[in-house]
Amino acid sequence: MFDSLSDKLGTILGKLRKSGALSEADVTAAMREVRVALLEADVALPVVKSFVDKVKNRAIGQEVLRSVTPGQMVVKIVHDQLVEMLGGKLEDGATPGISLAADLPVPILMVGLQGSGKTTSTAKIAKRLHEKQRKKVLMASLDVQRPAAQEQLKILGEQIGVATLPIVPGQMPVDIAKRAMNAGRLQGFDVVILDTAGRLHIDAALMSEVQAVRDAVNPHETLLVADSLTGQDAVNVAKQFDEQVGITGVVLTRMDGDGRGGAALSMRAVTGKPIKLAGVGEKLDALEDFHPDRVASRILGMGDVVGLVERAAESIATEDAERIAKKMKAGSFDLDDLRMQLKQMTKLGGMSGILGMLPGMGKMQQAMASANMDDGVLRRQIAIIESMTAKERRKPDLLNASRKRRVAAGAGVGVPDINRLLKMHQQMATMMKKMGKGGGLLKGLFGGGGMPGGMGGLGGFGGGMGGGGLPPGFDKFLPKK
Ligand SMILES: Nc1nc2c(ncn2[C@@H]2O[C@H](COP(=O)(O)OP(=O)(O)OP(=O)(O)O)[C@@H](O)[C@H]2O)c(=O)[nH]1
Repeated sequence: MFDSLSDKLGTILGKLRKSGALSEADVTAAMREVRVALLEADVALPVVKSFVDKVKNRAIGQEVLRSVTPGQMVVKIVHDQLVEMLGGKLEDGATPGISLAADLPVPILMVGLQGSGKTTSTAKIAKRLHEKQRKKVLMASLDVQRPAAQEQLKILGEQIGVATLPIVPGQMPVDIAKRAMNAGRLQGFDVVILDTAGRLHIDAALMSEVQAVRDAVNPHETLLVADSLTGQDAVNVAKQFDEQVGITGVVLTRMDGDGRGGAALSMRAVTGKPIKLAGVGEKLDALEDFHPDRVASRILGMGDVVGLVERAAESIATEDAERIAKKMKAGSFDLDDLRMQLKQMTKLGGMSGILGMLPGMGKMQQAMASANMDDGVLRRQIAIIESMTAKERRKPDLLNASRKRRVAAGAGVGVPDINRLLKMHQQMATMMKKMGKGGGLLKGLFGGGGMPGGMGGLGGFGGGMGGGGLPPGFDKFLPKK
């Protein structure tokens, strides 16, 4: 899914990130390339235009120019705009997929062209409602065009243990639909899924048949099933069905084979209707909820910058940040403070967690792995500090040779590890004192106090890492070879 687009965006945004500062011309040039990449992925032209304009407008302006790492901001803006294009962030508590918030039995109408995967998707949805949500589901095929269609659904029903409406030869679609709803009511079903007949093309007969069924059962969800491999055709089909029947959402099938992703990327913007589910294979459990934000992260494939920002915002308490800021100004940054900061780093997923989420940090991660710098190092540093007395943590000078040996034994490390930690602490304390007045890297990194959403801080971190290795002081985390 989205393979080539993902590669191209990776290269384009990778170049942006490398330059220390970004000018308007840099952003414009990059956006020209993004535009080509999206068009090549078969995204509809108006959607591409609007995407590029929105990114440019947001990227060129104070938001980026003031940021420590403009490239990273651009990645975030592109990501957010991709989420928007794919359907927007779900509201808190909202779940993607099908809504069942209606009187029982809830009627769901499946519509679409022949061969789009309608019958398979009907069975996939039924299976999921039955198995995961413990719903009593009845499926009915309204397809009287293709002789084997009703039989096909019956066989699928038997495979997944879901009831199908008994076949009455010669009955017309609207009557089958009414019979299904009656059976649903009388037999206590929670959901009735109606699988309509497909046609090769949209025609008046198809539309009026679907409209008649719609009027007879008043479906809670009308899901258009569309084949993502047909690209913009899938989007046009969705548009027409929406105009003529009114759809509540789209099930996009064959996403497993769609390397370009144009249908998925244009669907929401062109039709205004959400992609609710994605078919990702022929098997009856190959159905996924469509999360715009997850899909956007997958497309960018450069690590979850947004996730990093969100997790940072969650795990770093503002009071701690303010307390640290005060201590920095006073120059009294002790080992307890260091321990707190190390802990915050482990909460963020440790060094490798942070690096893994920062785009372009793969190489740094490899370097650290080869230098034995893993998350365990952070934990060992914490263990060392925790083996000291409270007094020693406040005044590390109290640690004489014999105390160092005991602390080392307590933490399961060697005395050289203790010395390295103390040296690092000393250097950090000195550095913080210098930076204390104006804030700066570490204040931003750990606190984010005063910086919106911690963005400036993390940007600072990314910048430090990207531009010439670890931020000052952090190289001391690395064990000597
Ligand atoms: N790879 C893949 N194949 C799929 C997916 N969804 C459906 N198919 C396959 O597509 C073919 C057609 O699916 P059907 O469900 O029969 O299509 P339909 O829209 O019901 O067709 P009609 O009943 O003729 O209107 C079948 O071979 C399915 O296994 C999917 O998400 N991925």
